[in-house]
Amino acid sequence: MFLQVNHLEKVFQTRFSKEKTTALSDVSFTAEEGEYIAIMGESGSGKTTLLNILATLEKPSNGDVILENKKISAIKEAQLAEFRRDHLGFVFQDFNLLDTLSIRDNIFLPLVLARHPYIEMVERLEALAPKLSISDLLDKQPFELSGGQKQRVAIARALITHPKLILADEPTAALDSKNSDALLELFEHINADGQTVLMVTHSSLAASHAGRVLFIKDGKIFHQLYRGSKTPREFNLDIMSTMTTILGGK
Ligand SMILES: Nc1ncnc2c1ncn2[C@@H]1O[C@H](COP(=O)(O)OP(=O)(O)OP(=O)(O)O)[C@@H](O)[C@H]1O
Repeated sequence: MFLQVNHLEKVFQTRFSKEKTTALSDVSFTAEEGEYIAIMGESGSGKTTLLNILATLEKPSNGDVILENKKISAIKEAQLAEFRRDHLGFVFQDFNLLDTLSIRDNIFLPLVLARHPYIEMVERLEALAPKLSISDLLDKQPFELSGGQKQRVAIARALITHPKLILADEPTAALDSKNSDALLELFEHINADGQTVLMVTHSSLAASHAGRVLFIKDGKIFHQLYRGSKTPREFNLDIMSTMTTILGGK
Protein backbone atom coordinates (compact mmCIF):
# COMPACT_ATOMS: atom_id res chain seq x y z
CA MET A 1 0.00 0.00 0.00
CA PHE A 2 1.30 3.47 -0.94
CA LEU A 3 0.01 5.41 2.08
CA GLN A 4 -1.33 4.01 5.34
CA VAL A 5 -2.73 6.24 8.05
CA ASN A 6 -3.29 4.17 11.18
CA HIS A 7 -5.38 5.28 14.17
CA LEU A 8 -4.07 8.82 14.30
CA GLU A 9 -4.76 10.73 17.46
CA LYS A 10 -3.67 14.29 18.14
CA VAL A 11 -4.26 16.02 21.44
CA PHE A 12 -3.10 19.60 21.84
CA GLN A 13 -2.33 20.95 25.27
CA THR A 14 -1.47 24.60 25.67
CA ARG A 15 1.59 25.36 27.73
CA PHE A 16 -0.17 27.71 30.14
CA SER A 17 -3.44 25.90 30.79
CA LYS A 18 -4.27 22.29 31.48
CA GLU A 19 -7.01 22.38 28.87
CA LYS A 20 -6.69 19.70 26.18
CA THR A 21 -8.12 19.77 22.67
CA THR A 22 -8.53 16.52 20.78
CA ALA A 23 -8.07 17.51 17.13
CA LEU A 24 -7.99 13.92 15.84
CA SER A 25 -9.30 11.00 17.88
CA ASP A 26 -8.98 8.01 15.54
CA VAL A 27 -8.25 8.63 11.87
CA SER A 28 -7.44 5.68 9.62
CA PHE A 29 -7.40 5.39 5.83
CA THR A 30 -5.22 4.09 3.05
CA ALA A 31 -4.38 5.55 -0.35
CA GLU A 32 -3.10 4.02 -3.56
CA GLU A 33 -0.36 5.61 -5.61
CA GLY A 34 -1.90 7.93 -8.22
CA GLU A 35 -5.02 8.78 -6.21
CA TYR A 36 -6.40 12.31 -5.88
CA ILE A 37 -8.04 12.65 -2.47
CA ALA A 38 -9.83 15.66 -1.00
CA ILE A 39 -10.32 16.02 2.76
CA MET A 40 -13.38 17.94 3.92
CA GLY A 41 -15.02 18.70 7.22
CA GLU A 42 -16.38 21.69 9.07
CA SER A 43 -14.12 24.34 10.58
CA GLY A 44 -12.10 22.93 13.48
CA SER A 45 -12.69 19.29 12.50
CA GLY A 46 -8.95 18.57 12.27
CA LYS A 47 -8.25 18.82 8.52
CA THR A 48 -5.14 20.99 8.82
CA THR A 49 -3.89 18.92 11.76
CA LEU A 50 -4.17 15.79 9.62
CA LEU A 51 -2.38 17.47 6.71
CA ASN A 52 0.36 18.74 9.03
CA ILE A 53 0.94 15.23 10.38
CA LEU A 54 1.14 13.85 6.83
CA ALA A 55 3.56 16.69 6.03
CA THR A 56 5.71 15.67 9.06
CA LEU A 57 5.27 19.21 10.43
CA GLU A 58 3.41 17.84 13.44
CA LYS A 59 3.83 14.54 15.35
CA PRO A 60 0.76 12.46 16.21
CA SER A 61 0.01 11.77 19.90
CA ASN A 62 -0.76 8.19 18.86
CA GLY A 63 -0.92 6.16 15.67
CA ASP A 64 1.36 6.28 12.67
CA VAL A 65 1.71 7.23 9.01
CA ILE A 66 3.46 4.87 6.61
CA LEU A 67 4.48 6.10 3.16
CA GLU A 68 5.89 3.38 0.90
CA ASN A 69 6.83 1.18 3.87
CA LYS A 70 8.53 4.03 5.74
CA LYS A 71 7.07 5.12 9.04
CA ILE A 72 7.24 8.87 8.43
CA SER A 73 5.66 9.76 11.76
CA ALA A 74 8.81 8.36 13.41
CA ILE A 75 11.47 10.15 11.35
CA LYS A 76 14.05 11.83 13.58
CA GLU A 77 13.93 15.63 13.82
CA ALA A 78 17.35 16.02 12.14
CA GLN A 79 16.20 14.13 9.03
CA LEU A 80 12.78 15.74 8.65
CA ALA A 81 13.70 18.73 6.49
CA GLU A 82 15.52 16.51 4.03
CA PHE A 83 12.66 14.01 3.94
CA ARG A 84 10.13 16.75 3.21
CA ARG A 85 12.30 18.32 0.53
CA ASP A 86 12.97 15.03 -1.26
CA HIS A 87 9.60 13.30 -1.02
CA LEU A 88 6.79 15.82 -0.52
CA GLY A 89 5.48 18.76 -2.51
CA PHE A 90 3.50 21.54 -0.84
CA VAL A 91 0.92 23.92 -2.26
CA PHE A 92 -0.51 26.50 0.16
CA GLN A 93 -3.40 28.91 -0.02
CA ASP A 94 -1.10 31.96 0.03
CA PHE A 95 1.46 30.62 -2.50
CA ASN A 96 4.53 31.14 -0.23
CA LEU A 97 6.79 32.49 -3.00
CA LEU A 98 9.94 34.40 -2.02
CA ASP A 99 9.58 38.03 -3.15
CA THR A 100 13.30 38.63 -3.64
CA LEU A 101 13.79 35.74 -6.08
CA SER A 102 12.75 35.55 -9.74
CA ILE A 103 10.04 33.06 -10.65
CA ARG A 104 12.68 30.74 -12.13
CA ASP A 105 14.75 30.81 -8.92
CA ASN A 106 11.66 30.28 -6.76
CA ILE A 107 10.95 27.09 -8.72
CA PHE A 108 14.59 25.98 -8.63
CA LEU A 109 14.91 26.56 -4.88
CA PRO A 110 14.09 23.03 -3.63
CA LEU A 111 16.53 21.56 -6.18
CA VAL A 112 19.22 24.09 -5.22
CA LEU A 113 18.80 23.07 -1.58
CA ALA A 114 19.11 19.40 -2.62
CA ARG A 115 22.26 20.28 -4.65
CA HIS A 116 20.99 19.08 -8.03
CA PRO A 117 23.12 20.02 -11.06
CA TYR A 118 21.98 23.23 -12.82
CA ILE A 119 21.48 21.48 -16.16
CA GLU A 120 19.03 19.07 -14.54
CA MET A 121 17.06 21.95 -13.03
CA VAL A 122 16.80 23.57 -16.46
CA GLU A 123 15.66 20.33 -18.09
CA ARG A 124 13.02 19.68 -15.45
CA LEU A 125 11.68 23.23 -15.73
CA GLU A 126 11.57 23.04 -19.52
CA ALA A 127 9.36 19.96 -19.23
CA LEU A 128 7.07 21.52 -16.62
CA ALA A 129 6.67 25.16 -17.68
CA PRO A 130 4.53 24.64 -20.80
CA LYS A 131 2.17 22.27 -18.94
CA LEU A 132 1.57 24.96 -16.31
CA SER A 133 1.49 27.87 -18.83
CA ILE A 134 4.29 29.70 -17.02
CA SER A 135 7.01 29.75 -19.72
CA ASP A 136 6.65 33.54 -20.21
CA LEU A 137 6.78 34.29 -16.49
CA LEU A 138 10.14 32.81 -15.54
CA ASP A 139 12.15 36.07 -15.55
CA LYS A 140 9.53 38.04 -13.62
CA GLN A 141 9.33 38.67 -9.88
CA PRO A 142 6.42 37.35 -7.76
CA PHE A 143 4.85 40.83 -7.30
CA GLU A 144 4.36 41.09 -11.07
CA LEU A 145 2.10 38.01 -11.16
CA SER A 146 -1.64 37.51 -10.65
CA GLY A 147 -2.90 35.12 -7.96
CA GLY A 148 -3.63 32.39 -10.50
CA GLN A 149 -0.16 32.75 -12.02
CA LYS A 150 1.47 32.65 -8.57
CA GLN A 151 -0.37 29.46 -7.71
CA ARG A 152 0.76 27.82 -10.98
CA VAL A 153 4.34 28.78 -10.07
CA ALA A 154 3.86 27.30 -6.59
CA ILE A 155 2.68 24.08 -8.23
CA ALA A 156 5.78 24.06 -10.46
CA ARG A 157 7.96 24.46 -7.36
CA ALA A 158 6.12 21.55 -5.72
CA LEU A 159 6.38 19.30 -8.79
CA ILE A 160 9.98 19.99 -9.77
CA THR A 161 11.38 17.61 -7.14
CA HIS A 162 9.20 14.77 -8.53
CA PRO A 163 7.63 14.24 -5.09
CA LYS A 164 5.89 11.03 -4.07
CA LEU A 165 2.99 13.02 -2.69
CA ILE A 166 1.61 16.55 -3.22
CA LEU A 167 -0.06 18.02 -0.12
CA ALA A 168 -2.30 21.01 -0.81
CA ASP A 169 -3.96 23.14 1.86
CA GLU A 170 -6.91 25.15 0.49
CA PRO A 171 -5.07 25.84 -2.80
CA THR A 172 -8.00 27.75 -4.34
CA ALA A 173 -8.96 29.81 -1.28
CA ALA A 174 -7.20 32.99 -2.44
CA LEU A 175 -8.30 32.72 -6.08
CA ASP A 176 -11.34 34.10 -7.90
CA SER A 177 -13.72 31.59 -9.43
CA LYS A 178 -12.17 31.68 -12.92
CA ASN A 179 -8.66 31.05 -11.58
CA SER A 180 -9.99 28.42 -9.14
CA ASP A 181 -11.61 26.50 -11.99
CA ALA A 182 -8.39 26.66 -14.03
CA LEU A 183 -6.35 25.48 -11.03
CA LEU A 184 -8.69 22.58 -10.29
CA GLU A 185 -8.47 21.47 -13.91
CA LEU A 186 -4.72 21.69 -13.68
CA PHE A 187 -4.66 19.46 -10.58
CA GLU A 188 -6.78 16.94 -12.49
CA HIS A 189 -4.25 16.94 -15.36
CA ILE A 190 -1.33 16.57 -12.95
CA ASN A 191 -3.10 13.67 -11.29
CA ALA A 192 -3.92 12.09 -14.68
CA ASP A 193 -0.14 12.15 -15.33
CA GLY A 194 0.24 9.89 -12.28
CA GLN A 195 0.92 12.35 -9.44
CA THR A 196 -0.65 11.43 -6.09
CA VAL A 197 -2.44 14.44 -4.56
CA LEU A 198 -4.01 15.01 -1.16
CA MET A 199 -5.90 18.28 -0.74
CA VAL A 200 -7.66 19.86 2.22
CA THR A 201 -10.54 22.10 1.23
CA HIS A 202 -13.69 23.82 2.47
CA SER A 203 -15.06 23.95 -1.03
CA SER A 204 -17.27 21.17 -2.35
CA LEU A 205 -16.53 22.48 -5.83
CA ALA A 206 -12.79 21.98 -5.28
CA ALA A 207 -13.37 18.53 -3.78
CA SER A 208 -15.59 17.52 -6.70
CA HIS A 209 -12.51 17.35 -8.96
CA ALA A 210 -10.88 14.69 -6.75
CA GLY A 211 -11.35 10.95 -7.20
CA ARG A 212 -12.29 10.42 -3.57
CA VAL A 213 -13.44 12.66 -0.74
CA LEU A 214 -12.82 11.86 2.94
CA PHE A 215 -15.08 13.64 5.43
CA ILE A 216 -13.78 14.26 8.95
CA LYS A 217 -16.13 14.74 11.88
CA ASP A 218 -15.36 14.61 15.59
CA GLY A 219 -11.76 13.68 14.90
CA LYS A 220 -12.65 10.59 12.85
CA ILE A 221 -13.33 9.73 9.21
CA PHE A 222 -17.10 10.05 9.12
CA HIS A 223 -17.68 9.02 5.51
CA GLN A 224 -15.99 8.74 2.15
CA LEU A 225 -17.25 9.14 -1.39
CA TYR A 226 -15.73 7.92 -4.66
CA ARG A 227 -16.31 9.97 -7.79
CA GLY A 228 -16.33 6.98 -10.16
CA SER A 229 -17.52 8.04 -13.60
CA LYS A 230 -19.38 11.13 -12.35
CA THR A 231 -18.60 14.59 -13.70
CA PRO A 232 -17.37 17.13 -11.12
CA ARG A 233 -20.80 18.81 -11.31
CA GLU A 234 -22.61 15.53 -10.47
CA PHE A 235 -20.08 14.62 -7.77
CA ASN A 236 -20.44 18.08 -6.23
CA LEU A 237 -24.12 17.33 -5.47
CA ASP A 238 -23.18 14.15 -3.56
CA ILE A 239 -20.50 16.03 -1.62
CA MET A 240 -22.87 18.86 -0.69
CA SER A 241 -25.43 16.35 0.51
CA THR A 242 -22.88 14.64 2.80
CA MET A 243 -21.73 18.02 4.15
CA THR A 244 -25.36 18.89 4.89
CA THR A 245 -25.67 15.65 6.89
CA ILE A 246 -22.49 16.49 8.83
CA LEU A 247 -23.62 20.01 9.64
CA GLY A 248 -27.22 18.93 10.29
CA GLY A 249 -26.11 16.36 12.83
CA LYS A 250 -24.93 19.04 15.24
N1 LIG B 1 -1.29 24.20 17.86
C1 LIG B 1 -2.49 24.02 18.42
N2 LIG B 1 -2.66 24.14 19.76
C2 LIG B 1 -3.86 23.94 20.33
N3 LIG B 1 -4.98 23.58 19.65
C3 LIG B 1 -4.88 23.44 18.31
C4 LIG B 1 -3.63 23.65 17.63
N4 LIG B 1 -3.84 23.44 16.29
C5 LIG B 1 -5.15 23.12 16.16
N5 LIG B 1 -5.78 23.11 17.37
C6 LIG B 1 -7.19 22.76 17.62
O1 LIG B 1 -7.45 21.50 17.01
C7 LIG B 1 -8.73 21.49 16.39
C8 LIG B 1 -8.59 21.17 14.92
O2 LIG B 1 -7.93 22.24 14.26
P1 LIG B 1 -7.58 22.22 12.68
O3 LIG B 1 -6.88 23.50 12.38
O4 LIG B 1 -6.90 20.95 12.35
O5 LIG B 1 -9.05 22.23 12.04
P2 LIG B 1 -9.50 22.48 10.54
O6 LIG B 1 -10.50 21.44 10.22
O7 LIG B 1 -8.31 22.58 9.65
O8 LIG B 1 -10.20 23.90 10.67
P3 LIG B 1 -10.40 25.06 9.58
O9 LIG B 1 -11.26 24.46 8.51
O10 LIG B 1 -11.09 26.13 10.34
O11 LIG B 1 -9.04 25.45 9.08
C9 LIG B 1 -9.34 22.86 16.67
O12 LIG B 1 -10.18 22.75 17.82
C10 LIG B 1 -8.14 23.74 16.96
O13 LIG B 1 -8.49 24.79 17.82
